Amino acid sequence: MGKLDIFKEKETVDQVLQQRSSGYAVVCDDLKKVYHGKDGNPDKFAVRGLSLALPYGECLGILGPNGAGKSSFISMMIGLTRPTSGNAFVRDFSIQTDMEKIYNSMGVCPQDNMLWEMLTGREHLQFYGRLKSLNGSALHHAVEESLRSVNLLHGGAADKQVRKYSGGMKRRLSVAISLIGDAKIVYMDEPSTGLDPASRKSLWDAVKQAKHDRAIILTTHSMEEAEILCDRLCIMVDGSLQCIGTPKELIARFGGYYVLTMTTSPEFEREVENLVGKLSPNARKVYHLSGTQKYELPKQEVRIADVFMAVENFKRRVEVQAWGLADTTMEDVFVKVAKGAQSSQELS
Ligand SMILES: Nc1ncnc2c1ncn2[C@@H]1O[C@H](COP(=O)(O)OP(=O)(O)OP(=O)(O)O)[C@@H](O)[C@H]1O
Repeated sequence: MGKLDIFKEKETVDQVLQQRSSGYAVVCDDLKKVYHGKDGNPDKFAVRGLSLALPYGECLGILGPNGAGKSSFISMMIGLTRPTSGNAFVRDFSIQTDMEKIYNSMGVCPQDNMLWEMLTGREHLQFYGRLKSLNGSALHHAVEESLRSVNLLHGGAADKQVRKYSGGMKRRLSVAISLIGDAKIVYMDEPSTGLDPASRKSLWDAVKQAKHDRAIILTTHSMEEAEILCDRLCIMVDGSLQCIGTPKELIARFGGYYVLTMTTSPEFEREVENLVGKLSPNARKVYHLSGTQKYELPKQEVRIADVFMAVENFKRRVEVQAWGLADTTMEDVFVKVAKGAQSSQELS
């Protein structure tokens, strides 16, 4: 399924690697991670040859079902685990040999907050700011700016011990830590997990503002977050990249269909099937569940106006409790790519 964009990305990587100074923030070259099986268990191929090139100013989103290898990839990039083979270059420094030169320009927001319960938010940022060689007024300014950007200045939140923080406040502090000290490459593992809508929105604003002069790699299970924050997205399944491109490109490539959903009482399911069959001979039923059916209608087969007219006529004969016609969403693309990859793996 549409691996072409992956090959193009590999071509870019090969070209970039031929230059002494790539100008790219991150270049991954066939990066692999295998966890060796213990007690007779087979080896686990968590990342199977990942190649990509990430310029400054770009936020790349990595999507994938649970266990796809997203965290394993990030663990290698931040020096927590070593790649089994392949390499990656961060600002032209190799993660295999020059990790200590990378740490200074790197920020990380891990999946689980790594905070000290007894320190305040401000103390955390001061600590990490100093680690990034900030001091004096530069440190003071960076800490205040960080606290403001993630909304932790209100109501004395910055000076409360972290043990008194809500889950959302801890998450926002973790993101602020990842950005402090002008980190040029920032990794965020599911940054907005567990945040309420208002906190999520303010966190997204902070990330959007931060991405102008840095490269950000973030993993997420939220398609909304992916579309709002990321310039490009890739979908990873079972350790392999399945596709990479802007959200628009991915929707155009994998989403050449409208999604028709209709709810009637279950005895009319057949009638709905006939209606859809007449509208679009190559329509595909995605699911049906006690009277609710969902179909994909290839865009080249249908005109929206015809669908509306046909449904209006249909409603004269059959009671339709609800119906809708929608364009493909990123979520549809994700489900399609992930399912497609999983079933082709099962076949092979
Ligand atoms: N230390 C480890 N030892 C053995 N297997 C591991 C280890 N860490 C991860 N795995 C396995 O590698 C695969 C990829 O895991 P990983 O945590 O990278 O996926 P993920 O995409 O981040 O998942 P999630 O979305 O649930 O966080 C999984 O099958 C996982 O069980």
